[in-house]
Amino acid sequence: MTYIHDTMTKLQQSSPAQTEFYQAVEEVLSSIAPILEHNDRYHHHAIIERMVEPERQIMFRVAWVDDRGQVQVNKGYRVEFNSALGPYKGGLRFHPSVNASIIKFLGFEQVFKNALTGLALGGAKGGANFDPKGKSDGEIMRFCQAYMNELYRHIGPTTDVPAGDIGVGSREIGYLFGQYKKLVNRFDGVLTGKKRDWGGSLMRTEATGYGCVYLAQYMLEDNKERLEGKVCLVSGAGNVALHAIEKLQELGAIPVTCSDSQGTLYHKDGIDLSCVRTLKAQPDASLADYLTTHSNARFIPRDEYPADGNAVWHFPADLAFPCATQNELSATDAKALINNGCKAVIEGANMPCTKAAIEQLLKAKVLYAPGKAANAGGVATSQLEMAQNASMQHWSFEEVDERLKVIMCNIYQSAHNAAAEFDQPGNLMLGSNIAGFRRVADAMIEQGVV
Ligand SMILES: NC(=O)C1=CN([C@@H]2O[C@H](COP(=O)(O)OP(=O)(O)OC[C@H]3O[C@@H](n4cnc5c(N)ncnc54)[C@H](O)[C@@H]3O)[C@@H](O)[C@H]2O)C=CC1
Ligand SMILES: O=C(O)CCC(=O)C(=O)O
Repeated sequence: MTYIHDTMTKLQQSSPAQTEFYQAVEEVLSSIAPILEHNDRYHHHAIIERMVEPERQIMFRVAWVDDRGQVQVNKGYRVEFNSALGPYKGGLRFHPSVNASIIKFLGFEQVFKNALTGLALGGAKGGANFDPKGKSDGEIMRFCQAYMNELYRHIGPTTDVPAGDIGVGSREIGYLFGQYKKLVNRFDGVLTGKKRDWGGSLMRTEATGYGCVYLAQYMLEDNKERLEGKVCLVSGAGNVALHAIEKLQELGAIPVTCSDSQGTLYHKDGIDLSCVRTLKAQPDASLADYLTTHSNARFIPRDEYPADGNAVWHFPADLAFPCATQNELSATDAKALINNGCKAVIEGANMPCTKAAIEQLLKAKVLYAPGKAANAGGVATSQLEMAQNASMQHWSFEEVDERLKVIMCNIYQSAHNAAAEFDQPGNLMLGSNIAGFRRVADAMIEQGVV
């Protein structure tokens, strides 16, 4: 274990104050300890030292003009982490909290997630500390164009293929794509999450939330449980959360919560998804407005959350789906879930559980599916979009959905089998990290010191 300590110490010196990044690295290093012990060639080839250092990090100024004519400046990022398995691939996040640590943790996670899909994808992540909230459509467009004015020179259909993440949906992908096309004068499959008529794949929008529920289904079946009738807590009210709720309802489960940065909505009878969608589509509406049409629901504002906790995890339920953001489920929340009889936590978001929360869940034998496995349906469907772009084809919704189910099943099996191989049956965190790591590490060795 000294190599974990040594690696973390070196990382803290070379990349100071990147707490989320350290958290992601430490989790992977702890999980892969069993293979490092028996495999000297990973040490010989300095695989860990190379893996924790991105191949390339791009940081740039994004200057744009707001509706009042005022020039605004944001910080843009693209971290191209690892290309051992294929072109860099991963989303862009536009959120005021974005910084180098967050983009690096997301990029690092993406490397192993993409490897776990079994597809030919490297790992990257990008974004900006831009807050889309309250911005007009014109401001969003000008920001996206300014961001692409720098990014375009680093990306390409076989080099680096960005997509969406928090704050970046199909509208933003449209503005980014339009500017890319203008700058390079080519219609390339350079971004995924595009609209269907100009190169998008059916199902990409739904894929992360649906994929997460498919993985939950495989995990429950493997443990002699069923999704049908299960009461589910879901956090978030964005792309991943709402599509997870949609699929859960379709498969007979009962999602009873959703949340956003203002607070948590709890409806014991089951969330009325079309009402939530209508509210989220109105810039001035709040999830609290749900109560005007559903008087037996409850809204817990953020300032009434438990200390060190998130109200969304404090209701009785069988399953929990954190689908909002990193570190949104603490040890306090994990204890509440355990005390309320929760049987499984399936991560739709990236790194939503803190390290202490995961320890609590594993100790209490709660089934735990890490984001690397559970939310990989999004990036996997992005690869299906790339395949359609490259072959100039359009597949039907059903065809993409069938492929997604197969990919999610394979991801579950790879993580499950690796966990069993290393005598930790059912530990999908360990299994996902080991299965992802092995593919990347072996490819790096085969490709020499680069
Ligand atoms: N969109 C995709 O295909 C994929 C997304 N993810 C992850 O899923 C999570 C959600 O992403 P999307 O749904 O795409 O984004 P989104 O922008 O559509 O929605 C984000 C949701 O999280 C909530 N949120 C953000 N910060 C919050 C905070 N501090 N407290 C409470 N709620 C907060 C927002 O209110 C919103 O409801 C992120 O962790 C993202 O990295 C992972 C894989 C793929
Ligand atoms: O679709 C993609 O390329 C990226 C999805 C993503 O950002 C993620 O998996 O976290």
